[in-house]
Amino acid sequence: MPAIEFRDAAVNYDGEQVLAPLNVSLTEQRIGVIGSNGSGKSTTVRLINGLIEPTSGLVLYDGLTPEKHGKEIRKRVGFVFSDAESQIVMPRVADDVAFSLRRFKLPRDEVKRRVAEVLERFELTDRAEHSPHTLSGGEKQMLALASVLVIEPDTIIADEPTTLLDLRNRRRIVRELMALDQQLIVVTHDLEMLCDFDRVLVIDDGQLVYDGAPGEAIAFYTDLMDAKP
Ligand SMILES: Nc1ncnc2c1ncn2[C@@H]1O[C@H](COP(=O)(O)OP(=O)(O)OP(=O)(O)O)[C@@H](O)[C@H]1O
Repeated sequence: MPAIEFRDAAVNYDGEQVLAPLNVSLTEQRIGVIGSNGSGKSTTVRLINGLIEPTSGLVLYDGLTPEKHGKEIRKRVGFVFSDAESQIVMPRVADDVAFSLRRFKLPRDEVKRRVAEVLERFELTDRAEHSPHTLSGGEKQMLALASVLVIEPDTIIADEPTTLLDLRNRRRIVRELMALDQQLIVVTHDLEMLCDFDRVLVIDDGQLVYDGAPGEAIAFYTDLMDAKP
């Protein structure tokens, strides 16, 4: 698995610390990030592919920094947001998926093959010519995942991928995520999803307060929340 290293990586906004210097090395396949609203989870994972730059310290993806090797990292790290609607860029489903591949400069046949394959996998083939905006919420999230997986990334980061989904679609997304061979980093409030993960980080008020197996991490987080007024 790729090695993601935070070396004293901290984030401040307007002088206010949102992420305290974080030192952690992530090499496991499935890593969860949990914590209350506004605790700094999204900030933490966005540092990995350079969506946010650290105010101080470093974040390395397999030895590469987003500042110097942003292009390469973004080819290897796919990012799925909870609001799939916001990831739609093209007027047709197939073109939306193909759009992710534009930076790879692949032959047209290869693009067609990869797009068809991923649409089939996510049962979107019969929607290929439709506008992405006409898809259901569950289908939109599948499209978002398809658009990320088509680049064949080594790491997939998903920020609250199940938040807007009903039970059936939530299960579908969880099943798809758990079936991935790649490294997976998930920010979530859906604690149940994490039971088979390798490692879970608990972030509270911009600090890493627990780092361990899912059972213990969830128990720590639950106790922490119970202890708050
Ligand atoms: N661009 C920004 N400018 C100023 N403050 C910001 C910015 N982005 C995030 N913050 C603040 O940083 C803190 C951490 O935000 P972050 O999105 O990382 O939290 P989170 O744990 O992912 O929350 P949630 O579970 O609600 O998504 C919050 O207080 C947020 O308001």
